Amino acid sequence: MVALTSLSPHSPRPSPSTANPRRRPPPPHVTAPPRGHIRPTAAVASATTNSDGGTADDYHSTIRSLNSHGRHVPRKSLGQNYMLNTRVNEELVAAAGVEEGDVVLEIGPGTGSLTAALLAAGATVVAVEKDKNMAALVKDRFGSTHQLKIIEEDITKFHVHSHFLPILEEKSHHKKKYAKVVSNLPFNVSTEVVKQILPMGDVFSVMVLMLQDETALRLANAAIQTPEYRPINVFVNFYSEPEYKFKVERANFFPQPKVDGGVIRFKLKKAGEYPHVSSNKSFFAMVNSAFNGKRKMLRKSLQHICSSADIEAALTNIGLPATARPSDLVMDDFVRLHNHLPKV
Ligand SMILES: C[S@@+](CC[C@H](N)C(=O)[O-])C[C@H]1O[C@@H](n2cnc3c(N)ncnc32)[C@H](O)[C@@H]1O
Repeated sequence: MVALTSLSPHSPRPSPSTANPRRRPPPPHVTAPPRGHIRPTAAVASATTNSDGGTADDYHSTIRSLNSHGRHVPRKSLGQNYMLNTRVNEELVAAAGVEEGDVVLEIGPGTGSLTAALLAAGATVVAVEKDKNMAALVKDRFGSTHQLKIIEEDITKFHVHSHFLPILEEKSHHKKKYAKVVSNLPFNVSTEVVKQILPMGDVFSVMVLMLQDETALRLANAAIQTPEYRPINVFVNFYSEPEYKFKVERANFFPQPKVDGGVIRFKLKKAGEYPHVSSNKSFFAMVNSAFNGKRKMLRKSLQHICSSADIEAALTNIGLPATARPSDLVMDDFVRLHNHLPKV
């Protein structure tokens, strides 16, 4: 784990010639990030550069843009904690390996700070934003550029195949190309988004998310035989290779949340790389049933699928004790168990 102390938002005090005495100073935990990191493309240059020639995603510019067109008080219910540190956004873009010509799905562009970094890297961005005020704000910020499409929609209701695929196909000139997902995600939809996107290895190659640090660590690193180990870990490892990237201190967000952020990268598997099971549906039904009685032995919790004797035999066949519990099994063990049970 790399603590992003180097990405904490520390910057030199403004020189007297550039300091504006009427500006409210940032609170002690939120100082502006070092300037001059983003090299925007022409299309976004005016939108990402403030009047001092610095990058436009610090405390002041975030407040200014939230105040523009009437005050948009950050909504807790939508997880509206905006990123103040351009360098963190650049690290997210780098973690996804975004380069010129990529097509990126961004979930929740908010004030457009991560959007700016993605556009600066040369990506075409499809940004899905639920809050109509923020969708309008980000449209205003970037104006009309072919590099950006903003869709006002709830990501959990967003139909990737009908709304996103046509754009991907057009941008990749109808050749097979995989898109990427990069998002500072509203924390309350993180599990749903992971479940929605990871099985889409035919569309996306990589997904980089800023989550609650604890969630990012749990999804990437939960070890068997710990309370953190859940069915979602089996799901994540079935469809992807997860990697915890770095921690982002809470002081980098406005308003400051009660927890730190953590960045996770999922390399999505293609369908041919999924572990072989007769049916994904029955496999995950078995995993979920197994964890319903987390402390129960599998020979008891899976009895609705087949007899205890069959379960014991299958466990023994795959080299596990007949008394195994769900938290003893890594993803591959569940696959082998599923393939050895007679009636699955
Ligand atoms: C944590 S903020 C991140 C904003 C911006 N990307 C940034 O880094 O500052 C989350 C954003 O997601 C939006 N959002 C919340 N729930 C959403 C949903 N279900 N679908 C799409 N966007 C959503 C919020 O309105 C907000 O703009």
